[in-house]
Amino acid sequence: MSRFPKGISPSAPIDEQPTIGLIGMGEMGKMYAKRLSDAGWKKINACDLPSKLEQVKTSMKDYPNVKILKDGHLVSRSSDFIIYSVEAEFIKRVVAEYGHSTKLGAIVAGQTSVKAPERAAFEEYLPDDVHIVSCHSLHGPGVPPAGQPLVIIHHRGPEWAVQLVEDILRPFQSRYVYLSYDDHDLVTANTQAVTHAAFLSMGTAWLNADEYPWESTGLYVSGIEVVKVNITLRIYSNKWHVYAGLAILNPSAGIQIDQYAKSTTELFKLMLAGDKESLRKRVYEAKSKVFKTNTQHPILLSEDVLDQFSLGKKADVSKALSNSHLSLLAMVDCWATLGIDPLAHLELAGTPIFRMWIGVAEYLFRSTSKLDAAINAAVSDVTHRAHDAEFTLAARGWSQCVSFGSFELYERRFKETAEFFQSRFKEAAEVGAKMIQVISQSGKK
Ligand SMILES: NC(=O)C1=CN([C@@H]2O[C@H](COP(=O)(O)OP(=O)(O)OC[C@H]3O[C@@H](n4cnc5c(N)ncnc54)[C@H](OP(=O)(O)O)[C@@H]3O)[C@@H](O)[C@H]2O)C=CC1
Ligand SMILES: O=C(O)C(=O)Cc1ccc(O)cc1
Repeated sequence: MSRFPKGISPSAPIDEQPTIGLIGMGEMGKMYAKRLSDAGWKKINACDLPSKLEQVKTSMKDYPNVKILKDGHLVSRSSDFIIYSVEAEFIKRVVAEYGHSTKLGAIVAGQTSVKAPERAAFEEYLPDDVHIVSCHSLHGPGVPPAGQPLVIIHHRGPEWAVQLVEDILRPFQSRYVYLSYDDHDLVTANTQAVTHAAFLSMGTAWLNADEYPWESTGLYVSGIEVVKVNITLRIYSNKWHVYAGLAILNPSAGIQIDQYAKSTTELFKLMLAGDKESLRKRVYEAKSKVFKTNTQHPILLSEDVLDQFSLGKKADVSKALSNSHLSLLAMVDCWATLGIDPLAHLELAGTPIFRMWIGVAEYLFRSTSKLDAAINAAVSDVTHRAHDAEFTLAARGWSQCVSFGSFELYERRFKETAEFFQSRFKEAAEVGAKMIQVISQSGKK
């Protein structure tokens, strides 16, 4: 039996409220602390590493409902619902350290983006008398959670524990998605792995070309290109370990990132050979598998939506460079080769970035004239060839890096590219936030 009534809300008297514990006060931990506190939950205990005690206290000084404690033992022993928001790479070590201090009968969750290591850590180190109901907000810390998917994983314990977690997180107004630990990793690999590989590769390609192509041409840059630029910058302005964790520690992700590199290389070879017929056949076969009919799903993005995010003057549209859109052709080819139906996951567990990217892919693939223009550009227009070569090399490089399983190598590659874009992050964050807002609404009934 729960000590807390079903449907409890922040308006309950303070001594009847559950105590919420947050271990890890980085981007996500802080976001949760601030939003739960703003919602009116009065008893929130939080910690980061003991060495950061004063720093975290200072950063949370305007949130009196949030008590910053020295370490995870103090948070665990005093909280009814505890969320670990630490690096996936470290979850085992952190739960091994604090898990045995968990209050008897408490509920434990993790925010990690890949759940296999979290599940193993919880099963190994949490006492049998605590419940496991995990969660995962499927969006970055800067995105308002209302309407976004929030995965709830009922792994161990009674039904009331799930109810209490739902009640505590209800002020976020997120959309609950109920998955098992295993299904979570499958679904998030399908939505995030290749998406991130595409943008990481674009960034690396631009770094190696030593160019910000959307600035250097001075020509009209279409909405598709602006989406590419802004999401790339958005990803590189986030923490590297978020992407490393979900790519390296989720086995399904590795398979997909590998196929993405293969698809890119194979399509690029057809481009080099000028083999338009084979390229067209392959692209259209992929289209027929991934975007099966015209009516099955609504078009997510329209010309009007994308035009809001174009750079340069619309009157100059004829001066826009044609583009093979190799990153998009390869993504759809990759999904088709692996038999993944990304649209099936979109409404269930699509992150804002995935929604934008698949929206752009759909925008290109559902229009025969646009798709044919991309195929023509791929074989006949060499303007973009150098970029496509860099992109192909970058996709292979990221796939190799993930297959080596080295966090150190991933961090170096990521940070080197992030550094190149540092001066553009602020502007991209502003445009990106607007894009997410507009595109989140687009195509929803
Ligand atoms: N950022 C995002 O877009 C999203 C992230 N996630 C997931 O949420 C988790 C947290 O990510 P995010 O907040 O972005 O990352 P951050 O790096 O910003 O935060 C993680 C925090 O945990 C701290 N930490 C590490 N070890 C301990 C410990 N023993 N005790 C207390 N604190 C500790 C880290 O300290 P230090 O830096 O010193 O190691 C850091 O401050 C990750 O698993 C990530 O995959 C989920 C959804 C979205
Ligand atoms: O939307 C995306 O794919 C992001 O890049 C933000 C993100 C990163 C990690 C998560 O676990 C959830 C969302």
